[in-house]
Parts: sequence; structure tokens; C-alpha cells
Amino acid sequence: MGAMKETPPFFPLGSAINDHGHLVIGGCDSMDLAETYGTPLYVFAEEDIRARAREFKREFTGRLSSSRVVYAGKACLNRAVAKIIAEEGLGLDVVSGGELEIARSAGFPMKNIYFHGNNKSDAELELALAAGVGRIVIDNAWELARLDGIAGARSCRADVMLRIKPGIDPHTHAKITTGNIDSKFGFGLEDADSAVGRILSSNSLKLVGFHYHIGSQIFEIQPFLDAMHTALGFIAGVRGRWGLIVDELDAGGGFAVQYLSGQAPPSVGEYAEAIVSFFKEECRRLDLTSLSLTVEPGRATVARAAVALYSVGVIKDIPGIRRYLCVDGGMADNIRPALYGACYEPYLANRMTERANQLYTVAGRFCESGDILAADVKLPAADPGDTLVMPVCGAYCIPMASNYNAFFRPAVVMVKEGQHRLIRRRESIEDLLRTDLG
Ligand SMILES: Cc1ncc(COP(=O)(O)O)c(C=O)c1O
Ligand SMILES: N[C@@H](CCCC[NH3+])C(=O)O
Repeated sequence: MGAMKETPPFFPLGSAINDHGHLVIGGCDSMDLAETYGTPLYVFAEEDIRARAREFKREFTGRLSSSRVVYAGKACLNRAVAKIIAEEGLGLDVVSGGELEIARSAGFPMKNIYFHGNNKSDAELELALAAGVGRIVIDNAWELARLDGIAGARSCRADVMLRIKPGIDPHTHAKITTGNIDSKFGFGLEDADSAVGRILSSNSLKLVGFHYHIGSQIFEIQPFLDAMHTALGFIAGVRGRWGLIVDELDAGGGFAVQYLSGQAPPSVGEYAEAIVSFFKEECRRLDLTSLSLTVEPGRATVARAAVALYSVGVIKDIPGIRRYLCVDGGMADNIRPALYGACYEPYLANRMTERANQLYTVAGRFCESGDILAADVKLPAADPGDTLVMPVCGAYCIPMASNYNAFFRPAVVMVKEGQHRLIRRRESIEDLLRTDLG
């Protein structure tokens, strides 16, 4: 076999193009994977997840040894991913009892779990306490009162953090902005201050820190610093008002990734350099030098690690207006274009070296006009039976997937060094009928 050609940088690490013009991921020919497992198929490269996890750890702990990297599992959580994250020594942010149980069944150390959520049920709070999660991140006063009661009844003492709203606009999509004052997530600063008093009077809760998360896919560094400035000022205020010095600031996630040619988000190292230097400087200024820093990258840990493979079916030309290329997946496995107007750059996985000179709108097979995966994109002249590949599909695709129109959620495989294994089987009609009681 001749030398492999390179793929664009937003394909999983180690991807290449072989002599047949096929995309190769983790040493596996994507055409063989599509044939073996069928399409739609999500293909994760283990090497990429590990490399990103290590990069985050190196860039943050290398600059501040007490910092922690906690992977936000909402981006993509299954037992295979949870095991990799545990092996790489990252913590895990879970947002439901379901995510907690997936992590637990993968043997994830419970003490490294941060339990988030803006409307946790009593059962979830019970579960978090019983499982012994490391941190419960309290979102609101009602939850605080309930957790206090539940922990009191169990005679345990839980390490908790309070989620605050720094009131910062991170200049990202409105639907993924979370630190603004009218966000449903977290306490306003005044309410957070009252909550501190409430926790200090509790025998069942120990306040170990504060948390904020300002949004996702944030290209600018300044909003991260502005939020940190507000949060550290608040933490210094808490020390003044309550005499309490907390251990930890959890600054959330939100680091942007490259989805398209021409996009250039900061590297993990650039984010880390700016954030850690600012953190150290501010902690010195405010005399908070014992404070540790936590970050919670979700998307940036796994987005690049996976591609979605689809089979091309109908190609529908509306002369002079639009040519649809319809694939066998769509909004039910990737809601992001429909929900956020997210843009992707598809390729033909079986014809990676051919010139992309034809304009298409890639449509899914779901019964919605808005089921468009990518509008007005260039591909080689395509035929039914070709395989379309969407890069950067490792985050917020499979976890947000549905059974709309009673289609089956796709299969997911993990590839590594020429080996492949199914980590989630394709659903079947039995799966759909199992919960339908007639
Ligand atoms: C509390 C919290 N932490 C971390 C994340 C991860 O965000 P991202 O995937 O943008 O890194 C989220 C999701 O937006 C979140 O809500
Ligand atoms: N689901 C969003 C990210 C938001 C994460 C949760 N707060 C996306 O796909 O961009």
C-alpha cells in the first residue's frame, strides 16, 4: 500500500486516506466498517479521546498542579467512554441518575464524580449520597433545603458546591448560553450568599466550593476571564462576610472546537495559559492562594473523536434551485443543525480524494423540512450508495438522539490500531416495542 494521505485536522487523530480514496479511522477502512455494521454508524477513535484527555490534564495541571479536569459526560457517555476517562484520570460531571448509573456500572470512581442538574429529584439526591459522589453541585435554594433534609435523615455529611451565575455573555448561540442572569441554571450572587449562610448552619452539608458554567462552544477567551473575575470577587466576599475560605472553584467547560475548515478556536494550551495565569494572578491579588481550579470540558474532549457515516439514497434535483442528497440518518441522530443552526462539513468517505465541485443540501430521512444536516455544501458528484461522512460528531449527537418516526438509534463502534468493536448496538424493533405496552 502507498503512503496514506492526510485528512483535514478536524477528523479523529490518526485518520488518513488510503489508496482506494477511502477514509481510514483508527487504522480501519471506513467502508469496511460501514459494510460490517451498517449505516448510520458513529465511529469513535479511542486514540483521539485519550489524546484530548491527556492534553487537558497536561495543559491545566502542568500550569497549576492542584487543578482538576472533569469530563462533562453529557457530551457523550457510555461505558466504553467512561472507562477511558477513568483510565486517563479525569473526573466526571454527571447530570442525572442515569449518567451516574452508567458511570457506576463502568466502575468509575464515585469520589471523582460531580453531580450537576437544575432540577434533581429526591431519588437522584438519595442516589448521589448513597453512591458517595465527590461533589453535589447545588443549583437552587429549593434543592439546598431538600438535600439538607435528605442528607440529615441519612446522618451523612455531603461535600457540596453552589452553582452561581456570573452574568457574562460568552458570545455563543443563545441556546447554549448558561451564565446569564436570566438563565435557568444556578443562583444569582445575592441568593448564593444567602445559601452560604444556610449551608453554614447545616450539620449535613459542607460547602467546598463554587461553580459556574457560562456556555458552550465559546471561541473568545475574555468571557472565561470575566466570569472568573466575578466568581473570585464573590469568593473573596464570602470569606469577608462569612469567614469561610472554600477549597475549589469549578469554572465549567465551554471550550470551542473546530467544525469547519477556516475555523480556528484557541488550542487547549491557549485556553489553559490564559485561564490559569488569570486565576493565579487574581488569587494572589485577593489572597485566595489555597483555592484549587477545576475545568469541565465536554465537547472539546470528545467532539473530534467521532465521525458519522451515512449511506446516500435519493438525490433529488430541483433544477436551478437546490439539489438534495438524502442520507439514511438525520435530525434524530444529530439534532444540532436543526436546534442550533450548527454547521458541518461533510465528505464522501469512499471518494475522499475526488474534487468537491458539486453543490448539495444534505437532508436526513425524517419527516421534517428542517431535517437538514448541511445546507449548500460541496461534494464530488455523488451517487446513491456512496457513503457520506460527517466529521466532529463525537459530542452532543448520540446523547441527544431520539427515535423520531420510529427509526432506530444508530450503532456506535470504537476503533483503535486497526481493531474495531461495537460499543452500542443498533436498536431494533424489539427495542422500540419493549416499552410500548399496547
Ligand atoms: C455544568 C456544565 N459543565 C460542563 C459542560 C460542558 O460544556 P462543553 O461541552 O461546552 O465543554 C456543560 C454543558 O454545557 C455544563 O452544563
Ligand atoms: N448540546 C449543546 C451543548 C450544550 C451542553 C449542555 N449545557 C450543543 O450541542 O452544542
